[in-house]
Amino acid sequence: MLRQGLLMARGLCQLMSNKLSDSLHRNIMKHLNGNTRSGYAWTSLQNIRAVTMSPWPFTPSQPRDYSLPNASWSSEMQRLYEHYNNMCEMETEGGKKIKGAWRRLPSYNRSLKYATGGQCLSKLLQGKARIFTRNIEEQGAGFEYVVFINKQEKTCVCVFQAGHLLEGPPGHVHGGAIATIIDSVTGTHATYLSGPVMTANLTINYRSPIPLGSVVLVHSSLDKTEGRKTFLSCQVTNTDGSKMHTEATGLFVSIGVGHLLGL
Ligand SMILES: CCCCCCCCCCCCCC(=O)SCCNC(=O)CCNC(=O)[C@H](O)C(C)(C)COP(=O)(O)OP(=O)(O)OC[C@H]1O[C@@H](n2cnc3c(N)ncnc32)[C@H](O)[C@@H]1OP(=O)(O)O
Repeated sequence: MLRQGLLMARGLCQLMSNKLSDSLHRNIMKHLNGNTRSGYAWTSLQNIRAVTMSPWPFTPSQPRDYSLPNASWSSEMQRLYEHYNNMCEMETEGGKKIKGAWRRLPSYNRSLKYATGGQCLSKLLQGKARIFTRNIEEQGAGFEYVVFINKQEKTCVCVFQAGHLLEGPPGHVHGGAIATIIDSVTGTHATYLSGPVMTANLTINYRSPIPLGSVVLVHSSLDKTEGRKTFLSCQVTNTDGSKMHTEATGLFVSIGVGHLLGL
C-alpha cells in the first residue's frame, strides 16, 4: 500500500512543472513519518523530489540538496529536522505564505556552481573541486547536517550527525572534524549575514567528547560586525542542551571575488 501511495505521489509530482513546493514536500514527509525507519521510504521520497526538480525526469538539471533527510538519519536527527522545519516559512498549496522565523538553507556539493552568477566562476576556480563535507559517497559515513537560520534573531542552528569515518579518539569524533563542522556552520552563517567571507580566526575549546554516530546541535550567533569583520560565537551541545561539547568564536572577513582569484 505504501508502495502504491508513493507511486501515485510520484506520478502526481511528475505532472507538476519544475519543482516540488516545500509545503508539499513537508506533507509527503508527514505522510511517510510512520515509515521513517524504512530506508525504502526515504529513498523513494528522495527520488520523488529529484524527479520533480526538472520537467523532464531523466535529465535532472538541479543538484542534489544534501541537507534533506536520507536513510542514514537516526530518528533523533530526523526529529530535530522536523522540529526546525516546522518553524520555517511555508507556502500553502494555494500559494499563500505562512510566516515562520526559521529558514532551512539548502546545501550542495559545490555552492559556487549553483549560486546566482557563480557558474562561470566555478569553472575558473578548479572546476572539479567539491566541498569536502558534502563529498563522501556513502550516506551517513561522514558529515550529515542541515542548517537553519533564524532571520529575526540572526542566529543559526545546525543539526549534525557524525558518521563512522570521522573517528578521532576511539568511538569519538575527531577534533578536526568538529572544527570543520564549526567552520562550515559559522562560515555559512557569516556568509548569510555579510556576503562572501573567509575565516580569519577560529578559536575552539573542546569541553567534552562527542560520541561517534550521535546527533548534536551546533548553535551560531552574531556577536558584532565592524566594517568588513563579522564576529560569531558557536556552541556545540547535545540535543537537549544539557551537555556542552565545544565552544568557539570566529572572525570572518568580507572579501571580493578578486581575493579568490589571487588578484
Ligand atoms: C547562504 C549562504 C551559503 C554559503 C555556503 C557556503 C558554504 C561553505 C562554508 C564553508 C566555510 C569555510 C570557510 C573557510 O574555511 S575559509 C578558509 C580558511 N581561511 C583562509 O584561508 C583565509 C586566509 N586569510 C586571508 O585570505 C586573509 O588574511 C583575510 C581575507 C582573512 C583578510 O585579508 P584582507 O587582506 O582581505 O584583510 P586585512 O588583512 O586588511 O584585514 C581586514 C581586517 O581584519 C583583521 N584581521 C584579519 N585577519 C585577522 C586575524 N587572523 N585575526 C584578527 N583580525 C584579523 C585585520 O586586522 C583588519 O582589521 P581592521 O584593521 O580593518 O580593523
